[in-house]
Amino acid sequence: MSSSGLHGHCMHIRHRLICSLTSRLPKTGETIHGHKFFIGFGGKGANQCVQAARLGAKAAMVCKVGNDSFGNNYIENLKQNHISTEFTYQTRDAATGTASIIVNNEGQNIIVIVAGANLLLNTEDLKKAAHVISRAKVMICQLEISPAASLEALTMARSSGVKTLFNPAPAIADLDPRFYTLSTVFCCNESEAEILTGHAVNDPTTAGTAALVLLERGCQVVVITLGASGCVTLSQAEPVPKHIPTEAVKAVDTTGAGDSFVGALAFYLAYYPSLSLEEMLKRSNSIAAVSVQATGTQSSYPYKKDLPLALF
Ligand SMILES: Nc1ncnc2c1ncn2[C@@H]1O[C@H](COP(=O)(O)OP(=O)(O)OP(=O)(O)O)[C@@H](O)[C@H]1O
Ligand SMILES: [K+]
Repeated sequence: MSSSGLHGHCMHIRHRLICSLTSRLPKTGETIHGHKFFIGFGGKGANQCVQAARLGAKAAMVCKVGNDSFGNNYIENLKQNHISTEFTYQTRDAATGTASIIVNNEGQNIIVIVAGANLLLNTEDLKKAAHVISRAKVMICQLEISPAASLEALTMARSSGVKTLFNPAPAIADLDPRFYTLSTVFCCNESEAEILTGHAVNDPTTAGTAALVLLERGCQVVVITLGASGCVTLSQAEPVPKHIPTEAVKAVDTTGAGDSFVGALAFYLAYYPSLSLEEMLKRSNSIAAVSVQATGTQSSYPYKKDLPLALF
């Protein structure tokens, strides 16, 4: 894991992040003054979609937000990134998913996540989006909506021959076994791999061991990201773990690196399907390495025009 405190947790939130910085955390019943307040965009699905779109992918976001100002801004942000919001539903039955966070000067935090509208994405919504899912080159799924909805979307995609990129985050220990068999590519970070396999993962060797356990559960390809050490991969075709290192960069804020990586990998799977898996992962490493050199999540994601031509 490459980040801690506020940043580590910001990645596990849904759609909007509401953050106050204070010198210390308040006690029960206490009111204190903070010195900074900001509202950010998330969660993982949107971040990954934004990264893929900035590389040039034609992308659509299938999700549900509230019929509130957070939901409206969320949709506006997707539009600004040239992402289709035709299937970004708004509901009156719940608020847009949020994470309210208080962080003190030591980086300690208190976080309340309200999944809200995320959990209302249902079968009917997916049916309406069926034609865009079945015509996609790649569909990415995470665990920020109900597992049943994710499984249904993955099943729809696979039955239409669409490649699936599944990011089991935030991780749950007793993941439904169908998530493995429905994943063309199963991509997680060290802590997620640890939760899913029960094996400690902290370097390429231990990642290789965990990746093999995940592969045996039925995915075609497993990728475990290792922060500054790049990633490890193996596949049914080549079941021997391969370490794909990345270039050393001066990291200023690793928040959102995992989502940048997943978004980039989806882009290569969709638009450069004839590249070797190793080459796709090398390039995804390079793009995520750009993201760690700037602060924030989506604000740190590079655009195609700012990247070396060799990546395209
Ligand atoms: N310090 C770093 N230097 C270069 N590349 C990095 C660094 N940290 C992360 N990366 C790139 O980002 C990818 C994903 O990082 P990581 O494994 O930390 O994901 P993560 O834990 O999901 O990240 P986060 O939760 O911070 O978004 C790595 O595989 C690597 O390509
Ligand atoms: K960043």
